[in-house]
Amino acid sequence: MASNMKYIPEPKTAAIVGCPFSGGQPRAGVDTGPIHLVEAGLADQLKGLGWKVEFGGHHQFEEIHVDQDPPAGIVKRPRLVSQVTKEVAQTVGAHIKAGRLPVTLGGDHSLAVGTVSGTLDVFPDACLIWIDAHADINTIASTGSGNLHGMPVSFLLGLNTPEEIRNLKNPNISSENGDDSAPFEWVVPRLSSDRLVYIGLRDVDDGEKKILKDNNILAFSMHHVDKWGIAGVMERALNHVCPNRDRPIHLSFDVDALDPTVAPSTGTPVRGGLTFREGHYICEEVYETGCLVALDIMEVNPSLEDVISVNQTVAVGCSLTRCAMGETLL
Ligand SMILES: NC(=[NH2+])NCCC[C@H](N)C(=O)O
Ligand SMILES: [Mn+2]
Ligand SMILES: [Mn+2]
Repeated sequence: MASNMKYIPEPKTAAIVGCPFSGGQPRAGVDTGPIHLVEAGLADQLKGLGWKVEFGGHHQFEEIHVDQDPPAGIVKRPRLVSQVTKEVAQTVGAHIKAGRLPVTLGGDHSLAVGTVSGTLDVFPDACLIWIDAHADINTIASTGSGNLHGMPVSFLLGLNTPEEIRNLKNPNISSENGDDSAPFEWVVPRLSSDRLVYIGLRDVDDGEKKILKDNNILAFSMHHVDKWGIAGVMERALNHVCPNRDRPIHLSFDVDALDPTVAPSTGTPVRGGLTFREGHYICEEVYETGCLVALDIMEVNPSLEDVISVNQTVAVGCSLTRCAMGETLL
């Protein structure tokens, strides 16, 4: 076993990157997701699987007052989300370089601009497996909500023009230290569309459907999970992005991919999602490749629904993480 765990650090070492951040969407509470996941004992659970776990407390992101961060057209909080994700990219990249597997706990899914950028800084050939009810690939031009948690993939792929990005900067607001850059100008769009695969989609905007088609991006909706089963979907997904099982894998898991009966406490639930076992199977299969280099668990919102639902959602966030990091049933 150990020998085919190509990218798993030896000794197995992980770093929990707690990101209490909600600026990529409108609902309060998702910023407390990481706090609940850690309080549920995630670090000890991973230690129980033989991992050394580093956790130095949750990220403290510097606030930008809303007055200093007005919408750019329809796009909301561009400065804040850019600044936070830039910081996260540096943190995630540094952990990977130091031989640790970063487990980033969200927070909303805009954070993935940072986590995936951090991974690609170190492993430019990495592939991205995105588990979600949503494609989160809206561009500056296509977004209907202006919420950046629905847009991270467009920045990673470079689907926004330099001019569109430039226009995210508010000319009336001078950035600190003479920094003239526009929000997200720091992102190097290193992801290529053939190294990205989606699983679990069922709420994709019309503009996003066109983007997926135009860029030839492989996506498995819940229809495909029904048709081929989760094992058939995972095999096809891995064969596409990691055909020889030798490319680094970044797994970004939005808990709203799961059915709302399985993970109720999340900001944009959509019925008809993955079952408990389907979600965990995905994580187990990724671990088995030995190629996992970074993991995101996103969109746990402990302020939504009742206590039982919150505990259930937090517990699922922990068990998905464990399965992605080697827990098996036998
Ligand atoms: N990470 C998420 N939960 N994203 C939901 C995105 C919903 C919608 N497509 C939007 O762009 O606003
Ligand atoms: Mn989602
Ligand atoms: Mn998402």
